[in-house]
Amino acid sequence: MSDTFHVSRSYGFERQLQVYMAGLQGQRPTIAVNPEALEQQASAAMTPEAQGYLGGMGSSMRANREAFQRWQIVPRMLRDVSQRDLSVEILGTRLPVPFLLAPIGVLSIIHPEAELAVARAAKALEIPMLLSTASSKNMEEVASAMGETPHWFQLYWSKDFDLTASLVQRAEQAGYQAIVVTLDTTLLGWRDQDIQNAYLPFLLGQGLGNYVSDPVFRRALPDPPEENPFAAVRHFVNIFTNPALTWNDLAFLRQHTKLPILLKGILHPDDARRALDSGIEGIVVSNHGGRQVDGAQAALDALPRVVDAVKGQVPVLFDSGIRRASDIFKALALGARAVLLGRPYVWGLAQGGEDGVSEVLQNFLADLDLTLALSGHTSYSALTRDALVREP
Ligand SMILES: Cc1cc2nc3c(=O)[nH]c(=O)nc-3n(C[C@H](O)[C@H](O)[C@H](O)COP(=O)(O)O)c2cc1C
Ligand SMILES: CCCCC(=O)C(=O)O
Repeated sequence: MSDTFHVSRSYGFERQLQVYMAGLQGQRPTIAVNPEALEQQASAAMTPEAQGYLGGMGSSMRANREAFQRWQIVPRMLRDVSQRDLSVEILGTRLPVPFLLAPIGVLSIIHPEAELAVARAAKALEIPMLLSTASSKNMEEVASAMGETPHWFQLYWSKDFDLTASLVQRAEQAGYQAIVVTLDTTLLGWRDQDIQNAYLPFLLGQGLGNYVSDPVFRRALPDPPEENPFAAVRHFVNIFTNPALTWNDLAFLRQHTKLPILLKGILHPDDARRALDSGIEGIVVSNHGGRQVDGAQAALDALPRVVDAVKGQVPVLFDSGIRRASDIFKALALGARAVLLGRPYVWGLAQGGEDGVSEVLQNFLADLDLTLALSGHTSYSALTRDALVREP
């Protein structure tokens, strides 16, 4: 697939040329290139409530970023980097780039086209997407917008097991290629900003796209959600998470889908070993972007121990704190097979819908290509820890 892939082997250079040539006509990128500037610009385009919801626990988010600063890339010279490959192999398929878009729910609070705008931008660039259960648009619409580009489904395991089964079966039927169960959000964390703003988007009916379109969910309601949205919201709040889950429940999921199952939100190596014992196909090391446990370990600090525990038996993915290409490089060099890109694409969505997401993603691709080449490597799948040094 990498031979025909849209991102050519000189993508970084082409993108630079495109931008500099437009500059000769007096045009400059309207969406900020630098991640801190991008976040600031996006915040100004959001309601204070949406801005608060996109935030997290200051300490855990800071820890995620600081962990990246402790690792540095040591570039290597004179190694013919003219042919470069951004693709990675995972679960028997090749992803054209070493990242997927992270599952981020309720995007209608950011932009009316929500996950559909994201999917269209992703598909045009052949960037895989991992759709949230709590998406505002329903999974069938998003799957058809993604077409042949890889798309996976993130599962919030409901208290209603029939609903859980229905969600995964719909995902399988709609063509999603993997199920990623999020383990770290069986309750919502104590989120200062949302509490202060007294704001939970679900109570306003946002982020229920996959629920109101589900036959099992609808059957449990006294009236159809179109007639009585309040009853739908109330039922959702009662059933959408399940703090009673244990490792034994994973067998239920296996009975209801043929798709590979990955577990998202693992930080402890013993949990990684437990996951292997339960026969799952992959792990996502993540602290949910510092949104769940204040003071949680930085996800990047957890990554090497989990990779060592897993010993290559299943792919380990990573998210939490990725802001630019060098962060992806570091996570892959530390043993992640691929990563999930989170908030940065939402900052693009806030400013320009599909075009805004596309701008951010094109900048990522260019930066990824140039970072690989200039560090003296030709393939993201071949990076190892000796591409890095750790700050003493
Ligand atoms: C607004 C928002 C909503 C999110 N919703 C979900 C979700 O529905 N399901 C899920 O598994 N993770 C969700 N996440 C977590 C992301 O998948 C990912 O783990 C996190 O954004 C990574 O951190 P980063 O954005 O700082 O890189 C959400 C994150 C944000 C910021
Ligand atoms: C049930 C939680 C939905 C969104 C989410 O995961 C988050 O806000 O972090």
